[in-house]
Amino acid sequence: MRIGFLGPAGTFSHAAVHASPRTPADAELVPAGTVHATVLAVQSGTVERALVPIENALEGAVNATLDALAFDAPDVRMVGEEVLAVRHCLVAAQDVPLAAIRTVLSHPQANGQCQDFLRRELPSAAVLPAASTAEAIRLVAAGEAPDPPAAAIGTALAAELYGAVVLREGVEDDASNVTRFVWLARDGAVDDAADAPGGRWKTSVVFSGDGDGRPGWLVRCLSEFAFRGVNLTKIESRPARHRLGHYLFHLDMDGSIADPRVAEAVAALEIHGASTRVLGSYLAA
Ligand SMILES: O=C(O)C(=O)C[C@]1(C(=O)O)C=C[C@@H](O)C=C1
Repeated sequence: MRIGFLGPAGTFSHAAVHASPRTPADAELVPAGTVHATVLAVQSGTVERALVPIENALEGAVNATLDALAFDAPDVRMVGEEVLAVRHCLVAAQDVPLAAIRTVLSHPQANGQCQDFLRRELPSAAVLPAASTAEAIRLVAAGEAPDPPAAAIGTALAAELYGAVVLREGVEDDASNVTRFVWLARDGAVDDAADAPGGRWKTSVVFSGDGDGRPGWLVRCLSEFAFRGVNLTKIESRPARHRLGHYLFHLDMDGSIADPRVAEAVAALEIHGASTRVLGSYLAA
């Protein structure tokens, strides 16, 4: 099985693939340059599965994943979930005092998860975005980061892989930091976990609509879940991308779409004129 992830080697996504019990021992791991490219590799069939970040406890939604799924990957479904503890390291090409560092490079999600540390310890460093944490570490280790001396934020494994030095460990703003990832597959792919007995299931859907001209359209949509006792675990709105003030709503809920209460609540969104897509039902991490 070919499994896509945000590369290069040493990202948190890579660590999550390795940590997942769903990764077969003989899997071929295929790095992609961006989260968008990772999702599209599933859509195009270049890989059979991918594991992508979708939400972080400190920094919130990974918009690249939500938008790629909603706009560019109509045949991709969520088939599983993982939660990974995310411990960030500040690394550099060699041992330098923090006061000398002029630039910090990392994935924007990682920079956001360490913003208190960056404000406190590196107040005058420029914080720049990189395609991933491991790519930031690779660039810093290779002396290719702008305005040196530069540091990067990422995994201890990436520091080791690219020959960088760990200056500080645990620079995330809260030690309980975790990121939630979702397993993706093309619609209709045989899901090995689908027949798993028991376990807690979740369902993710995305819906949008123009409202019905009365106040409270979104409340009426969401009440379909409340009335049926379906517990929503997350709601996220993203721009619908055609007009200001129009949104897509991403919902996560407890229960499988095979549960009639979930299926009926999702189907009832149509009564309110919403167009809805079920992104998948999967065993919760
Ligand atoms: O850059 C990485 O290491 C990734 O795997 C991406 C990512 C993310 O986009 O959320 C994954 C986990 C952490 O939250 C930080 C970065």
